[in-house]
Amino acid sequence: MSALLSLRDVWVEYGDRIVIEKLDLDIAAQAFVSIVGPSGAGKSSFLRLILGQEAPTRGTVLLDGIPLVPECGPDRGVVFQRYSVFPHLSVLRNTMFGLECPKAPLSGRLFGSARRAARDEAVAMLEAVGLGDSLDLYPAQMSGGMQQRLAIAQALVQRPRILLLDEPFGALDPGIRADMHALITRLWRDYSLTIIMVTHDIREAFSLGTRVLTLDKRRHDPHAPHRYGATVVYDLPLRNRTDEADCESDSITIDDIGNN
Ligand SMILES: Nc1ncnc2c1ncn2[C@@H]1O[C@H](COP(=O)(O)OP(=O)(O)OP(=O)(O)O)[C@@H](O)[C@H]1O
Repeated sequence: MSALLSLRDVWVEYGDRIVIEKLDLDIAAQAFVSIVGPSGAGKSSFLRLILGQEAPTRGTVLLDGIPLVPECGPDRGVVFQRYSVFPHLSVLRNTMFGLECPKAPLSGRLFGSARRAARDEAVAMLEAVGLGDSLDLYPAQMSGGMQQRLAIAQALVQRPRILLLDEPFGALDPGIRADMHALITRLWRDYSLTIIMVTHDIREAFSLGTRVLTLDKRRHDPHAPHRYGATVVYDLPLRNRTDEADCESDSITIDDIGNN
């Protein structure tokens, strides 16, 4: 299967601080890639590269074989751990905003049939994430789990091909997290998404991902901690969820890892 995303010899540097070095990676369409690694390894920087918020200082990021433009596009959506919804807008308006803004960049509002179509799309997406009964609520009236459902609806209503998740469930209680895991798995399948998720929770990484990548430094210089950057040090394809995703002949399961 050809890669949806390819990174070729990608480096991210801030002055003389090397954060990511020599990253070569292919990600297949409809993969669910979990990214783990120590704090400060460059996981969020990696997501910003894919999102187009940041350009690599060296190397190339390709989407469908074409160099990625250094700006956010509708083909990529993102959900952060917190603060990605607008507090002054209702659930429905938060979700419609993602549709209205690109079409009416000055006013942020559509009118007539275009507005009705945007409303219908937003309502359908809110029903898909389980917020069909909460259209008129404001974020302050909602639990953390509901706010993350809204953030997911906001990202998905623009029908991105790639959904980037940066610790999306990190602030949620365990029971709510389990509900969100079921939700994101269903949405991944229903919308044929390619998901790239950063998480500190190893169990979450393995239970959701079709592939787990560990970002870390291969080399350390104790006298110059920023001299070397992180790269992919482990790349584990998982067999347990690959029916719908990127099958790899040499894939392994969590059980395989436990036995090694
Ligand atoms: N704009 C910037 N200027 C300088 N350094 C930066 C900038 N953005 C990130 N960094 C540095 O890059 C390194 C990687 O940061 P990043 O947030 O990507 O790591 P992370 O793996 O996501 O960390 P965490 O798990 O703690 O969220 C950190 O040392 C950070 O201080």
